Amino acid sequence: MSYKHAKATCKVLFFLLVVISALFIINGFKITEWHHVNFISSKTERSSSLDLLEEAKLLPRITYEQPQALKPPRTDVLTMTTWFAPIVWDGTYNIDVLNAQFQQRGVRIGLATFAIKKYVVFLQQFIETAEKFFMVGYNVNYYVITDRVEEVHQYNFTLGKGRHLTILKSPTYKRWQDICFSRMEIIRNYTRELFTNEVDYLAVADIDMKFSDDVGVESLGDLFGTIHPGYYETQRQHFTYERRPASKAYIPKDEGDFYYAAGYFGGTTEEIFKLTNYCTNGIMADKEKNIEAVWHEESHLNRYFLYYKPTKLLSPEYVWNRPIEESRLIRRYRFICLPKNYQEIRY
Ligand SMILES: CC(=O)N[C@H]1[C@@H](OP(=O)(O)OP(=O)(O)OC[C@H]2O[C@@H](n3ccc(=O)[nH]c3=O)[C@H](O)[C@@H]2O)O[C@H](CO)[C@H](O)[C@@H]1O
Ligand SMILES: [Mn+2]
Repeated sequence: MSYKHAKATCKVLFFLLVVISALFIINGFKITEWHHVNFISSKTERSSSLDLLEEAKLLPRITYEQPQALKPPRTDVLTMTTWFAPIVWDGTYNIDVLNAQFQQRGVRIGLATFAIKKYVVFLQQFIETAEKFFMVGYNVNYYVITDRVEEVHQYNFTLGKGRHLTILKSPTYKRWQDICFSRMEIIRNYTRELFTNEVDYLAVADIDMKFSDDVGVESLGDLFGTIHPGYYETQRQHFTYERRPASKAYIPKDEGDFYYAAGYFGGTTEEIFKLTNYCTNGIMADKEKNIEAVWHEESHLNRYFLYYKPTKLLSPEYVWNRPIEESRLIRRYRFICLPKNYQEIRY
């Protein structure tokens, strides 16, 4: 082989080597990349199909009307506050969708009420109607706080599956006003000692009421309050807030969103602790100065909700105390105040 020949062959061989190496590098990367992708996709495919199977067992398929971005379901009432808390009215939510969400979480719900002195007479109807309408299908703990423990033990309640009733002792009080005020402190203490361990959400309700339509998980939220049935059309300066600056419940005339009813409010146990602790401190500070807020613990509750806004509001469907024919906006009467003879029952 001539020198010239050998040089040419070397050049060709070198060229081939470069091409083969280049191909190898490119391909090599491709192969590793492909392996990589394939590995991930087969793993996620496997786990996601397992998840889907698991989910399918838990979640029955539900079909429902598609929400329309340009068609609000209700235009006759306010359904959202300026701080983006929904206001619950009939027709604004789909209970099947909500139930599917809440049932997955296995929530436990507490309902606390006070039956002090003569108010024990309301207990039977309160529990019986709650069994029909309050959080049906969920784990519910009723907490009856009473000074008449023995008497309440005599009652015989038939409770549904997953529903329990606990009787808790309270002191007795001379004045009915002191009963209203002390509800905040008692709820605070039991929240810390008991409710936090037993339930996720706690609702606090008046007992001189009856449930007459569904109160379900649509009403639950981190912190919820009810718009008082007497004031949903009222200008803020006419709300019956506490107006004396010396009181811890004071709200000036140019402030306030809504007037909230103390007859039904609630939230997570953490939020309820904060709320009741704030109100208790306000009530105690007022007591030192010999001041009683005009609507007792309700005034302090309103002050709290002004500065620590609720994350969900309930329409007056959730506390109704007026003649039923009075409002065309109210389509459902879920929790109704019973008529009572104040003179007779409070003493
Ligand atoms: C529907 C609603 O928002 N009601 C509020 C309203 O009046 P109400 O006239 O509805 O107050 P009320 O007499 O029902 O008292 C509030 C609750 O305290 C308990 N209790 C009261 C007295 C008594 O002797 N024994 C007893 O157990 C009982 O659970 C009762 O439901 O204003 C009260 C304060 O003035 C409370 O803020 C109530 O929550
Ligand atoms: Mn009441």
